[in-house]
Amino acid sequence: MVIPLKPLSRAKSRLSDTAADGVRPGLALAFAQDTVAAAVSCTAVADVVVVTDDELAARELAALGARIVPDAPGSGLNAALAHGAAVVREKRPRTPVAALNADLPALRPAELAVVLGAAAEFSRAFLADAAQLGTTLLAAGPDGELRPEFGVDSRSRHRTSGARELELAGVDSVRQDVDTGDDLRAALALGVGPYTAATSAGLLIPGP
Ligand SMILES: Nc1nc2c(ncn2[C@@H]2O[C@H](COP(=O)(O)OP(=O)(O)OP(=O)(O)O)[C@@H](O)[C@H]2O)c(=O)[nH]1
Ligand SMILES: C=C(OP(=O)(O)O)C(=O)O
Repeated sequence: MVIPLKPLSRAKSRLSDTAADGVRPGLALAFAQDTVAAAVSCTAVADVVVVTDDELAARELAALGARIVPDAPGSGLNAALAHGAAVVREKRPRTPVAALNADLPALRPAELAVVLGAAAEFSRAFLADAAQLGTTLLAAGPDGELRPEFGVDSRSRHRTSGARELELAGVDSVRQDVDTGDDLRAALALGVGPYTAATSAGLLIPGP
């Protein structure tokens, strides 16, 4: 499992309606901690690699069992994911590999296992996010390459690139990434992990 994380100081700019500048880095870290803790606990995941140059995040996520890989020389999310996948396959050349967003604070290990089990039927497969526009998980089988195309409207790009979209019900915790205040409210309603619960306590989340 490859999880990308950019420097916390630059993270979660779309949460500015909910969390002040001084709060967002801690929230982004908490989301990542809950995401990594759930991925490490998932029986279908052998190895969690976090690609990041952020020293605090590296320390905290390594303490949860993740292996830390410095960011790729090239810039951007997809370069980071491809780099992380290459590092994973240096040790296990034909292992299935998956990319997972670092902002899934409600992630359940059992639901992640269901998604990975479904993805194993295809050489390359992905799960759309709750908004049905983006992607939260992209997986490649033993003979497949990730070829990540994360970013705006990535659901359609991953589909166009030939990856199979996983049509799964009952895996909301793997779909609910947190970019905005509405996303955070939805994740809290699902039930978030302890790091996000502690860090988001007392936040006034705008909206209904
Ligand atoms: N390692 C690494 N991770 C990245 C990079 N760019 C984005 N990410 C991560 O990829 C995921 C999606 O990134 P973004 O949506 O661009 O950033 P974000 O912090 O989630 O939110 P915004 O600032 O609101 O866009 C997050 O987990 C980011 O931390 C990068 O260049 N390197
Ligand atoms: C990068 C993605 O997620 P987000 O920007 O919403 O975090 C994506 O959906 O491809």
